Amino acid sequence: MFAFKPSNFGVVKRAFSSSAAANAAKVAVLGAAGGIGQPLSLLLKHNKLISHLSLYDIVNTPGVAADISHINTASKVTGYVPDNDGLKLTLSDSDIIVIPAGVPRKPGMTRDDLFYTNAGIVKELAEAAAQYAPKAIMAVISNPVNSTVPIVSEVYKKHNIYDPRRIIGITTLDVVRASRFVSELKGTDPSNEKITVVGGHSGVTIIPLLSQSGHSFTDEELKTLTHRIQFGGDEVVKAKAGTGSATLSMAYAASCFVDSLLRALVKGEKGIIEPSYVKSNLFSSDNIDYFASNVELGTEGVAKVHPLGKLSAYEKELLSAALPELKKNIAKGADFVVSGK
Ligand SMILES: NC(=O)C1=CN([C@@H]2O[C@H](COP(=O)(O)OP(=O)(O)OC[C@H]3O[C@@H](n4cnc5c(N)ncnc54)[C@H](O)[C@@H]3O)[C@@H](O)[C@H]2O)C=CC1
Ligand SMILES: O=C([O-])CC(=O)C(=O)O
Repeated sequence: MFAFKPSNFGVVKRAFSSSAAANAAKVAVLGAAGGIGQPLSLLLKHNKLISHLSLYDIVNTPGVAADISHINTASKVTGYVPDNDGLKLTLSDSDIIVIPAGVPRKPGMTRDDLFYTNAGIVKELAEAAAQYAPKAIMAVISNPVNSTVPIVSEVYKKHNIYDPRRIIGITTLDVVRASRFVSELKGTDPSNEKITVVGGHSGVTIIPLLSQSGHSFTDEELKTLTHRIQFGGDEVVKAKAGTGSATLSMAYAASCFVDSLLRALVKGEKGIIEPSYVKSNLFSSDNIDYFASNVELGTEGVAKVHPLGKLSAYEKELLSAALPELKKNIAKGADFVVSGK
């Protein structure tokens, strides 16, 4: 996932849930007219493993779709708003659904401050996905990811279509940032840096495993790098000064993630690993049901959740700080659907 390489080579056939050609997939983007949605859709138009790019937003989608559809790659592009069964048409026959719908942060806010606005949006979109594309793999970008992934899971449980392999929170931006920041410090090529980032996607729940990077760092470097990776999002929110949060780097990260998912799904490639936030048994003894770690992708979404490997004493401390916060975030998301709180 470290370098964006649009796939353009021979593909194997597989049975698809979609009516799309068997060697390419229908990908739906919900929130496609937004700051992330537009550049993400642009990057996905370049992906030859996509046969149909299906765009949805509450506003402006027909214009975004018309614009992107002029790009000379083979995929079909459609764009809908809520009128005239827009969401149903967007979702039907989708193989992958990506959700960047929702409000972004302003300076001074945490991702959890977005909860009550974005929880409702994600729940509504998950209800529609459960109805119109129950077999699609759902990839969630909307924050707070630590809570929105449990929201999708609880909605799917209510609809009796829950399959934990098919619900994934995209944490790729943390990995992209980690590899870039390490490469800046070490003077290396960031596309060769493989930094695993585990935990969740907010502040102290973001745990970079720098001890597994193959580099050595001073204590000072470790602290500074870890803090920058944990709070990289805040750096962008501050620089954008009230106009939003990371959009372009997130679109890049999500397009890398979707490309990996497509290679596993469409081409049946084995051994593709993306750190992502999924249902996980790694900390079930602490009553924590979701955790980001290295995840092997397969034809059904999550093929295997990898363990964390050996942690340094510093990383164990980071983990202790992350777990209680993560537990709170997960319960908040699940409760929102289960008890309507
Ligand atoms: N997972 C991650 O690493 C990251 C997540 N994010 C999150 O992504 C989300 C989107 O960020 P931006 O694109 O910057 O925001 P934005 O405000 O520019 O775009 C959001 C889009 O969602 C649309 N929308 C709102 N309600 C909708 C609904 N019910 N159905 C469909 N579309 C709807 C809006 O019309 C808008 O076009 C935010 O929650 C942000 O915090 C941002 C960066 C990184
Ligand atoms: O910081 C934010 O609110 C957006 C985000 O998740 C990120 O950039 O990692």
